[in-house]
Amino acid sequence: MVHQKRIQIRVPSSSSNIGPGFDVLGVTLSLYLTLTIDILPKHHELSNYNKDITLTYSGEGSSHVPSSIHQNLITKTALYVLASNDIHGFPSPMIIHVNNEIPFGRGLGSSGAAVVAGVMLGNVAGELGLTKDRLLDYCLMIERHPDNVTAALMGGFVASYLRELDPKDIEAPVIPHSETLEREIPDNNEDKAKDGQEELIPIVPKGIGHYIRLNWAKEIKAITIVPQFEVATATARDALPPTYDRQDVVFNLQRLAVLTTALSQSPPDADLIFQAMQDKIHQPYRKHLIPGLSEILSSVKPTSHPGLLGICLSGAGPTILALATNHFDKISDTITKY
Ligand SMILES: Nc1ncnc2c1ncn2[C@@H]1O[C@H](COP(=O)(O)OP(=O)(O)O)[C@@H](O)[C@H]1O
Ligand SMILES: N[C@@H](CCOP(=O)(O)O)C(=O)O
Repeated sequence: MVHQKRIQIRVPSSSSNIGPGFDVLGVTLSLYLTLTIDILPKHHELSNYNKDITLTYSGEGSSHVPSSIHQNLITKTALYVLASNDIHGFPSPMIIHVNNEIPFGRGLGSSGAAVVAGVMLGNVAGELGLTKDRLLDYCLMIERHPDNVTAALMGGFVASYLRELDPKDIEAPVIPHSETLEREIPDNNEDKAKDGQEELIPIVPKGIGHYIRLNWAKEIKAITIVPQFEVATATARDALPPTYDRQDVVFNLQRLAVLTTALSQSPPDADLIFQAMQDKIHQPYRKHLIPGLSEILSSVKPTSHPGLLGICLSGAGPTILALATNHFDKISDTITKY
């Protein structure tokens, strides 16, 4: 009898920022990235597979996602976690099947979910036994804004920050930053190490990420209106200014503090939430990337759309997130028409 170990990893999509909470707030949504991993016994006859590591895809992105384990964001993240723990490759033979429901480049945390799935894959493949907090450290070495990875890893509605790091810990070229996707993790790091010319993998600092789970009132549902075009998060981050006026920062801080509690209260107060979801830190600078965004944000309101609580860009866009208690179809129909 052939023994094999099958492991499943399921990671949710997320909507980050939620108005004023740029790089702070994230909430999980019900689209999932699922990995099914079969670690086969060494003697198993690989008649159907021509490589020791097989990576297959179905769902979103399957036609164009990189199939090389050194280029694919999930597997190169896992290889980074393994290499950081002195394990230079996956146990083989191994089959990794990815089923992805999260559309790419829409502001629904596809890359955050891929990073979380990759870190979890590295953890199980290397039998590392890392705690969730330690998994978060690895995620944050790769995706430096904590909002979507923390929500995807911890689940629910989450506020997070990361502690300031020494540049030497975060600038090593071997770290597979999710927003510079072209880099590969060298697979021969061990040989290079013997020759004394390796890219050294810095020890991942402990306790990078800090988070708190927030309450979310049961009446509040999330509607996402997902355009058919992509906006890469890297492009949307490049559109942001390097510095801000104090009044804009204060505008967001005031609303963020109110919003985290306003979203926990039953029944939700539409007027309070709508005002508290206004933002001056990221949406104004991303409007040119998302046709119709300005009009949607200025004209779809609780007064014109009963049931609506608030509206904002989901993550870096272009998806629009509307929070509402009822009349979901009417609200989404209006936004779709812009
Ligand atoms: N399931 C996945 N498998 C491999 N790569 C992925 C996956 N999901 C996302 N990515 C990578 O992340 C990119 C999208 O990341 P990003 O621009 O941050 O958008 P998003 O808002 O969807 O996170 C994709 O183009 C792809 O390169
Ligand atoms: N805070 C980040 C969130 C990016 O989320 P994504 O879902 O678009 O990857 C940002 O706004 O840049």
